[in-house]
Parts: sequence; structure tokens; C-alpha cells
Amino acid sequence: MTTEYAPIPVTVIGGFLGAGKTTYLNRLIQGGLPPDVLIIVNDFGDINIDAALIDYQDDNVMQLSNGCICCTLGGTLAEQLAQALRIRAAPGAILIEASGVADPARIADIARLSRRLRLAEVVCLIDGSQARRHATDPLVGDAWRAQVLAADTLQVNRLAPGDKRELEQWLSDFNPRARIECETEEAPADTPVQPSLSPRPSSPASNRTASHGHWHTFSLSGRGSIDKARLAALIEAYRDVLFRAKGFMLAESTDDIELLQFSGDRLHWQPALRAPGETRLVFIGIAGERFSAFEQAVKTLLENPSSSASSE
Ligand SMILES: Nc1nc2c(ncn2[C@@H]2O[C@H](COP(=O)(O)OP(=O)(O)OP(=O)(O)O)[C@@H](O)[C@H]2O)c(=O)[nH]1
Repeated sequence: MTTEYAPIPVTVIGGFLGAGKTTYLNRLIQGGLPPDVLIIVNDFGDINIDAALIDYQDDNVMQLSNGCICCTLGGTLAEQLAQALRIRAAPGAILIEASGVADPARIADIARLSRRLRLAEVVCLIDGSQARRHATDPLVGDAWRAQVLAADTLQVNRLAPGDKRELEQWLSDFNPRARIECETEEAPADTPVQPSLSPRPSSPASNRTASHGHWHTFSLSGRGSIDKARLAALIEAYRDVLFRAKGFMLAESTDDIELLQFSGDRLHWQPALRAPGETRLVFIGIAGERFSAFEQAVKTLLENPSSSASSE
């Protein structure tokens, strides 16, 4: 005799690097997520920073790091899901936070193809202050547009109030079937440690098309401290190829572990609440000589590091 289970609803949370996926997930949790939800977090880097930032019971947070679940880790996701459904009571729902370079449509397909799962929704987070730049950026435009097109809901944050109507119209021309939710704010809620960085310098003309295969990530970990001002200067200097930096670092100036966030045009540090006792930083950018030079320069900032890198 076979028992029929109701398929488990799966929500895919996608969006570009730093678009606000983890922040959105934490808001869902704070809003009262039932305790039987399984959260799967895919971080492109080999250290899963997002999982450490998600405020949910650890047993129900599954981490997939060092690659992207929409391609190299796709099989891993399917296997881990199948195993999770075998060894534990079936979750009431599954939330998948995709990596910032993933095509959420491919992850949604995994849910569509399983009899045990039902695709509930694909949500795409958008940093409203960066939307037009990302959409037209020759390096990342394809990835950004694929994410927007895959969405049932476009969840926009960091949008200047005066831009709301125009951006909504522009997004709905892009993806007419998506529901659009815009959150406007006069100024970013986060306090930048330093003034907003200057506009992103244009990249060298050659080899500007970054498909999924052109991302590179490296991480740094160790007990040494880092000089914030020198790191900020390097991030500023390599912003043409660096798209995301995040993680925990022991700051030389304060001797505290702080959370570093760099996305869009903003770099800032804030006190780290659930920090590991050492520096753990992840950097994601476009593979090539410039990103390698950035990697070498960053690595000289941390004493006695243990580091690793990978590309896709
Ligand atoms: N002002 C403001 N900042 C936000 C909002 N959502 C996210 N951020 C900031 O944007 C940065 C990245 O946010 P995350 O939630 O980590 O973004 P993410 O999409 O999970 O990042 P990746 O997983 O690395 O792609 C952090 O500094 C957040 O504080 C928002 O609604 N308003």
C-alpha cells in the first residue's frame, strides 16, 4: 500500500548578489515562520556566510556552499532534498535562498519535477538603487535579467520614493506576469562607515560578457586582524570587477569582530551578532587578471590566513 503525501510547497528566493535575500528571509522569520519550515541556503563562496546570518533554529537550516545550486550543485540539492525528506519528518514548507548568481528558474525546475514537492513561488529581490545599472551592465545584465524574468514576485528595496512609479512600470515591462512590491526609503537604513563610493568605473573593454561561467570567488579566514581603511581602499580600487564582499572580520582598529557588507555602491561594517571567533570573508567578482590582482592584494592584508578560491 502506498501513502499519498501532500506535496511540500517550495519557495525560491532569488536575486542578484547583495539584493537582500538574507534580509528578506530574516524578515519572514521575524514575522513568525512556522517551526517546521526547512530553509536551504546556497552561498556561492566556500564559506557559507548567509547561514550564519539567518536567525532560525540551526537544525532546520541546510547549507550548500562552494558553487551554485542552479548548475554545479543542482544534483546536490536534489539529493539533499530527497535525503532530508527520507530521514526527517516532512517539513511544512521549504524556502530556498539561491546564490546571487543563480538562475532561479533552474532551481524552480527541481521543485516542479519532484512528486513530493510543489513550486509555490519564485521571489526575486531587487536593490532598487542598482536595478537599472545591473540590467544594462555588460558583465552581469544577462544574469540579472534571467532572475527578474523567472520571478512571480519582484520584491524591490532601497528605492528612492521619487523613482517608484517609473521603476514599477519599467519592471512590469520586463516581466509583465510578476507581482511587484516596492519598499521605498529616503536613505539607506544602514549607516555607511564612509561616504557612498564613487560611481563604478567602467571595465576594460575586452571580455566584458560575464555568463554564469565567469564568476570567481575566494575567501579568507584566520585569526589575524585586518586594517579596515586599507581593505576599503582596495574594494574601491577594484569595484569594476568586485560585485560582492561579506563576512566577519577582526578589525585592527577596534579589535572586535565586525560584519562587513559590500554590495551595490555601499560598503559598511556593523557589529556582528553571531560571529565566529575569527575573520571569515568571502569575495565574489568577475574572473580575470584584475580580480586575481585584487585577490593577491587582499590576501596580504590578513596575517597568517588560510584561504581558498574557486571559479564557475
Ligand atoms: N537599506 C536597506 N538595505 C538592505 C535591505 N535589504 C538588504 N539590505 C542590505 O544589503 C546588503 C546585502 O543584504 P543581504 O540580505 O545579505 O543580501 P543577499 O541578497 O542575501 O546577498 P548574497 O547572498 O551575498 O547575494 C546588507 O548590507 C543589507 O543590510 C533593505 O531592504 N534596505
